[in-house]
Amino acid sequence: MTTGHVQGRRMRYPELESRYELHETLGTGGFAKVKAAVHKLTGERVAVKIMNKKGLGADLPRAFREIGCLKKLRHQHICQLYEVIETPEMIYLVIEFCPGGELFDYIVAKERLREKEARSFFRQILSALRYVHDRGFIHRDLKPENLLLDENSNIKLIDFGLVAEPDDPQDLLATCCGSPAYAAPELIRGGPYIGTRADVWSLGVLLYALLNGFLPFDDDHTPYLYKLIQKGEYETPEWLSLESISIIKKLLQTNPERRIAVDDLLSNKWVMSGHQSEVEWASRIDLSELDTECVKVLADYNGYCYEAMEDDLCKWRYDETTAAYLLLLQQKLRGKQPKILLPP
Ligand SMILES: O=C(Nc1ccc2c(c1)CCNCC2)c1ccc(Br)cc1
Repeated sequence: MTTGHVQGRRMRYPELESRYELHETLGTGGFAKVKAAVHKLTGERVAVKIMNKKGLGADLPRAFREIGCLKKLRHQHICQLYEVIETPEMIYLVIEFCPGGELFDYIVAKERLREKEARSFFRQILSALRYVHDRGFIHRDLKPENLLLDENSNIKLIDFGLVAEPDDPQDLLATCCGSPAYAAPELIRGGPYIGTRADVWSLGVLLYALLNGFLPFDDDHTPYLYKLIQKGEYETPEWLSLESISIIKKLLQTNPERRIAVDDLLSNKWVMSGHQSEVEWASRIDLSELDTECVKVLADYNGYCYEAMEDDLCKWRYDETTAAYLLLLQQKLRGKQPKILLPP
């Protein structure tokens, strides 16, 4: 158990603050608080999701589900997990920082997006979702609050706390969860539903929100909101193009059997408009090959021989060594010389 003080103040989260400098709170969710932080060893910015096990209560399995899922996902449009720190009382997830903030705030600031920009975001979200489904997961909580923007305004998907890991995504039978306004009618009805198709409905609500700046189905009285979703009727403002109306119709299809499938979305006419190729969903991040320069910097700092450092990193423990490696790699991918700031 490490105790100590930072700038004369007792550390609230000693196991975290020994290696990360905590900064502003970025968000507080139901059972977690997310703070901006700086990795002391590399100076790289991160986000830390701070969870108190007692506070999680019955939601504790959600936290472990999210960790298990994040460890299996490595994709250019999914927020990268760097490290998991667990103590008897707390769980800390150290995750990729997204300087652009939430897509939700971006839409609000712009009122609504032009078709071209909405399409660019939609293609990136589709890429992330198709990858998540390919890895055998269902997200189940797609909404602008769970889509962040990196320093190049690229999409990063977060919050896998509601993820489902069915054997076969096509036959997922699960209970309903997630945010009502984005929930598919079959999910609200309860009973069996196919997770991938419910995610497609949420994509439709998302695209509608991107193009209009408001939700297709919205009411403060949840039972009435559910009625609206079951009916599946929504406004089509005059600024929507015929092609936009057409794809929204395919996505917000109340009958999941008739709803467009993810694989048909990849080459859909609206999605392809102005683009030469289909949406590429394969991961562009190959972590199986370690970056020799970053391994060397880390080996030298730790006083390990190269091979011993490589062996340790290949275990992908998502401990402080994994975090140091991934953040050195991030420095390099951002065009900086990977280096460690602290004395060995
Ligand atoms: O970077 C994150 N969030 C974030 C939210 C808002 C803003 C930022 C980051 C950038 C800092 N200025 C305020 C805007 C972030 C990253 C991972 C996770 Br999980 C949760 C949140």
